[in-house]
Amino acid sequence: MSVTVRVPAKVNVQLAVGGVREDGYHDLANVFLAVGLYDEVTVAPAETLTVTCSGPGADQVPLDRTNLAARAAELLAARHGIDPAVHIHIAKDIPVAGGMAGGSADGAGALLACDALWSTGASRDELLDICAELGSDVPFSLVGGAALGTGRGERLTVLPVGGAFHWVFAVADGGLSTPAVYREFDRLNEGVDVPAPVASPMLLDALGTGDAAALAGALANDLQPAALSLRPSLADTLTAGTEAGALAALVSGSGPTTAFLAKDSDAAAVIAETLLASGTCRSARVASAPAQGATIL
Ligand SMILES: C[C@](O)(CO)[C@H](O)COP(=O)(O)OP(=O)(O)OC[C@H]1O[C@@H](n2ccc(N)nc2=O)[C@H](O)[C@@H]1O
Ligand SMILES: Nc1ncnc2c1ncn2[C@@H]1O[C@H](COP(=O)(O)OP(=O)(O)OP(=O)(O)O)[C@@H](O)[C@H]1O
Repeated sequence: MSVTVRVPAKVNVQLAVGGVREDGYHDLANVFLAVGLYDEVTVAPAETLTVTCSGPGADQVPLDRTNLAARAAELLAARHGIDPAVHIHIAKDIPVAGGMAGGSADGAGALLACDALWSTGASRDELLDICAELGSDVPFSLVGGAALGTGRGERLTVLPVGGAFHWVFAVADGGLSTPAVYREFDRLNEGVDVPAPVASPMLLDALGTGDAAALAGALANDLQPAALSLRPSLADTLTAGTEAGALAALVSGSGPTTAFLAKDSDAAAVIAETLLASGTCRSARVASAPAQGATIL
């Protein structure tokens, strides 16, 4: 018997970052949108807890107990007095260390899959609590769709989305470390009085009406200057996508993946092709949004 869960990647359509808190995290107004690029997590009973991974970038994914999928299984098992003896296989399609919450997706996926395998009867709130313990982005991977994340991004309010949005994601060579990007944000803002983060009403309205042009005008990522500072070549990718007709271009979360909003699926295909030909990225992926959260297949 095995259980497979499909989990989407995310793009942050607004990432407003406040000052650093006493616990080292930053207060956020984080508007998440789930996009149709997916990892699949399969769990099956085994002698001990083991993890395997296949797909692009699989060699960069840890297979020990630091893997978020393994941690999810252990946390759920500990709460319910279960032996976490499962084999977890991750079929990766979300860029690794790309700012698209790939590890978070695997954590949420393994949690939902183990919950089903073990029939724990855990409530949705308990699963969301475990997600928040695993990482700031993990609750959103479970929920999907669109949501505003406050606190360190883990406290979610579901947002209405009025239509489909077409995106292109340019995958960069090599990853960026999320803590390093937040540290660079702090360095760039040294001596600045960083305002409290607030969600943009215009952006929420654009999501709610499904208006791509309006959304393009409201996209904002406060981590973008930090990601560009650590990886200046990303500016060339942003320019290439904009010249190819994207309505807007931005760094996805902590990067280095860059995201391009297209007016429709045909425009997205042209942007992807042009980006790839530009030589400014390793690959270019088309995906539409919103995508469903973690789902048992
Ligand atoms: C950049 C984003 O992906 C945008 O959604 C997230 O804010 C990062 O979420 P995540 O990868 O789940 O991050 P976590 O595993 O919770 O934290 C990793 C590290 O990122 C930094 N971090 C994360 C979230 C936050 N609100 N403030 C932070 O400063 C901290 O250095 C933390 O030690
Ligand atoms: N299941 C997992 N898949 C990928 N990376 C993982 C996983 N579990 C732990 N990691 C570790 O997390 C690091 C970040 O990988 P991940 O793909 O989650 O980055 P990310 O997409 O930039 O995350 P985020 O957008 O949430 O900041 C990796 O370098 C790896 O060491």
